[in-house]
Amino acid sequence: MTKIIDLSVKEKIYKSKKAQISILNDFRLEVTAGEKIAIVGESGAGKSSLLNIIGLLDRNYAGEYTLFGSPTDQLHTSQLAQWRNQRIGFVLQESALINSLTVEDNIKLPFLYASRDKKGVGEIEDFDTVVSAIEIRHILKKKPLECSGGEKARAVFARGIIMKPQIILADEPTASLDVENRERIVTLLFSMNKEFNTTIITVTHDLDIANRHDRVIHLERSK
Ligand SMILES: Nc1ncnc2c1ncn2[C@@H]1O[C@H](COP(=O)(O)OP(=O)(O)OP(=O)(O)O)[C@@H](O)[C@H]1O
Repeated sequence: MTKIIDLSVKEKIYKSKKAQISILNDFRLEVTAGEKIAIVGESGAGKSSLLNIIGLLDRNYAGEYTLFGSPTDQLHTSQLAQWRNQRIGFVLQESALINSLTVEDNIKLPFLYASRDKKGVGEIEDFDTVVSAIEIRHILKKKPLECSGGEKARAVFARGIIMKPQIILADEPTASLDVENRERIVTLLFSMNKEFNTTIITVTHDLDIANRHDRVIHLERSK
């Protein structure tokens, strides 16, 4: 089985004028391709910080990280950008939609970023499949400010998976959704895992959803 993530964090420090906090002390994570992993833990334990590190959004920590077989400290900026757009799908709490664009254009943004190195083969089919699965066709022409919180969450989710990334990092992807839409999102995540062997890493406070993953990792707040 291919090891896709090999992360060893000594510590992640946040400094502010008044205080300094240290999280993820001696934290290790190894993930094989196609695993479904849930991350749970109390507020402030470092779940979102961990996703930022895994997704190469934060490289400012003490530790070592090999992703897709490459030590990440040796990646060039252009490769980092390409991986973040094409190989890693982000559904993060702060993933904002661009208010001046329609939902459709927001979801298609990753295609635009990728156009320099990937022609649009299969883009229309991918877009159509995702839109049908999440049932958001009726909001495609709306702007984000005209959507409900749940509709925006589904649009963010669609944008995160549209490139069929190898890893999906989802931070509370179902938090603002009703039961029906929650189930729709979880079903889609797991069907991508089954069909494309996508590795799924989900931060959630919902133990029912966590337990449907292959492995549940409990993060504890640093003492
Ligand atoms: N940019 C930042 N600057 C300073 N401190 C930060 C920053 N981001 C996070 N922290 C602190 O780091 C700790 C971990 O935060 P993080 O958001 O990773 O936790 P979490 O487990 O995801 O929490 P929650 O479940 O509430 O979303 C918290 O104490 C938080 O206040």
